[in-house]
Amino acid sequence: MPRSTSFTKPPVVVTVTGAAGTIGYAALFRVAAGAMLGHDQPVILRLLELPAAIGAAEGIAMELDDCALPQLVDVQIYDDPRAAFDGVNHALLIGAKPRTKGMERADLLSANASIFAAQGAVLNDVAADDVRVTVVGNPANTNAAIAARNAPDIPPSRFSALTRLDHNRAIAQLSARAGVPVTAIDGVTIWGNHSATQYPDIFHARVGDRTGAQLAEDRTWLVDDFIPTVAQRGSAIIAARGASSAASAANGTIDHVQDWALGTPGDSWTSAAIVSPGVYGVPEGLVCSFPVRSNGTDWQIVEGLEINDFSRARIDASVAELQSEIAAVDALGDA
Ligand SMILES: NC(=O)c1ccc[n+]([C@@H]2O[C@H](COP(=O)([O-])OP(=O)(O)OC[C@H]3O[C@@H](n4cnc5c(N)ncnc54)[C@H](O)[C@@H]3O)[C@@H](O)[C@H]2O)c1
Ligand SMILES: O=C(O)C[C@H](O)C(=O)O
Repeated sequence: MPRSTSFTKPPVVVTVTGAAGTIGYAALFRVAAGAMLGHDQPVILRLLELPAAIGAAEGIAMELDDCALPQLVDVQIYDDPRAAFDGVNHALLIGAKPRTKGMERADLLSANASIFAAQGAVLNDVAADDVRVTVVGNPANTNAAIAARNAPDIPPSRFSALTRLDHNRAIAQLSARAGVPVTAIDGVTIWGNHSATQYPDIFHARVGDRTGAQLAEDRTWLVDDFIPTVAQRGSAIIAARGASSAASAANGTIDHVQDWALGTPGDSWTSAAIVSPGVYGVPEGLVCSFPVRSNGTDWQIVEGLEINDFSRARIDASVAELQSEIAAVDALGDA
């Protein structure tokens, strides 16, 4: 139900697809409470779901009401993407099938590609001029590429896919390894695909009073422990909880949009999958994870990082996988 409160800033429209799913449920309350766009930013939440999940979405809307959140202007529920995306400023594309044990994320391509093709086309028609799209549904990079290519009137730079969860996982692992707080770590990069081929690069990192390059001198730890732990964390979570990550994925989504919309602090950078302009040897048009900063409007790739042979081989392998996913989409024909 719309609130009668008067608000100091114009509200921002945030549409969450798959709103009644596990990530949606973990994200909505924090978005509504101001964790994503700021505690002074009024928000209209649009919940897009499949018809079968509209009842669940209505229950979530009741719970959102019951939080009496000061900046939540309204909660609106849709099963029609055209209505849900009309005038949207931030589209969080979460709704898609998750993988289960034994699957790779790319196995979801045929199930999920058509969702992102259709939603990209609708966003193209009805979204706000300043729309920013964050794709979470897997395989996230390629789904973002599909959405972008079905939205020819929206600049490709407005599409991104979530690798912030991987970035946060890398920081947590480094913190445990080096015995320093997460706040003492920066300069980490996730390169490539949100998949087992992703490359968490610590060669430019600061880890407390050490450098990532110093930690990387222990190649056994780097190759056999750190990189596979980060890259295969999603599988480890599925094996442990019987379902894919949800609260940490919601948290990564909120961190990603917060940095995009409010800017990355100081000189620090984060990781996001964005449409490649053809830098760092990544072919133009692929949605690839890079080191990025935001000025509050656009992502900018951190330029000039030296890429050593160890990193080059791993980035190239992940880029090759992204190319094969796009080839698979082309073969599907409907995306
Ligand atoms: N990029 C990442 O870091 C990351 C992390 C975790 C999960 N994921 C992915 O996010 C996706 C969602 O995961 P989940 O655990 O919330 O799944 P879930 O099955 O719990 O929820 C998905 C929801 O999406 C809805 N949905 C499906 N198709 C839709 C459509 N066309 N329009 C609107 N809603 C639709 C379903 O009804 C369901 O409620 C999965 O693809 C999962 O693999 C990505
Ligand atoms: O691994 C998955 O399938 C879910 C998600 O992408 C994750 O990284 O946890």
